[in-house]
Amino acid sequence: MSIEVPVKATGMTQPLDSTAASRDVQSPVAMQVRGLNFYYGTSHALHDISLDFPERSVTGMIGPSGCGKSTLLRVLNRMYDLYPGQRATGEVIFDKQNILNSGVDLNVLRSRIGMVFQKPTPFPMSIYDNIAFGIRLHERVSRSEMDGRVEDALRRVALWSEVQDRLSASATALSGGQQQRLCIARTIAVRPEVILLDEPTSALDPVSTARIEELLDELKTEFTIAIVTHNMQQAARCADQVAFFYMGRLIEVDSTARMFTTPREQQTQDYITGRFG
Ligand SMILES: Nc1ncnc2c1ncn2[C@@H]1O[C@H](COP(=O)(O)OP(=O)(O)OP(=O)(O)O)[C@@H](O)[C@H]1O
Repeated sequence: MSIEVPVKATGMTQPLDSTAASRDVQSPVAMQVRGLNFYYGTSHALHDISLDFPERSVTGMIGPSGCGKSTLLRVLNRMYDLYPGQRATGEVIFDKQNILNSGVDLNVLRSRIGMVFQKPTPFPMSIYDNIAFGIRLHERVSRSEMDGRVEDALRRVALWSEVQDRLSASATALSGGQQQRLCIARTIAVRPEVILLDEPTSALDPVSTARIEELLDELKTEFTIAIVTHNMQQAARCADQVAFFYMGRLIEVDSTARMFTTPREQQTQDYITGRFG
């Protein structure tokens, strides 16, 4: 069976060996989810999820609406803690610690595991302060060092040349694509190890989407990235491994090339060939 989704060039040139051993991901793991269950009050939204996020690579999370992709992402930096009645059991191991344990410093955790949301959410302040704000929360830096950090973050997201002459202008005046790149710059400015992206391009035009996708390819040389996407082509273009979820369960995870050419599960095949979802 072959599925018409253009996978990353690197994937397609690999021989597709379908033995179980060959499916093992070789890179070191930045984050390990083990036996994770999640509840919205009494509603059981995630069932016994176990998933590794290899270091410095992109994990794409796909599946039909309501399957639990965003819920899992929000567990990975304890975002759900902001809402009463939501709870997780199991383990999310990051830097040898289960981050679900009480006693974890959530401000530090969220600086190490940053998050970018579906809609660009710049703070209602200047472009400069959008970047500086997070840095100031965690570090004391001199003005000149801050200037350097702001410039560096904006350069990393290819925004510097577009905004260097108007750093004190309001961030809300930027275009949607620029705002999303600013939000990514804000996230990386505090030097996280992991970046979580929840459908980061769904509100953007194709040109802005392409720029963000190019950016992910560069960012993964330094950061571990998890991206939720509805767009199969995007998963195929950006991800190194893809995890398919259905009704709160992880059905299958594998390298992007194999997920889109030789998935093991019928449900995965049905989803990626557009039979449902
Ligand atoms: N705040 C909430 N309270 C109760 N149930 C919720 C809440 N948020 C999500 N759910 C439920 O949890 C399940 C998983 O939702 P989630 O948003 O994680 O799915 P998703 O795969 O990200 O969907 P989509 O692709 O539409 O964003 C769904 O059944 C949803 O209705």
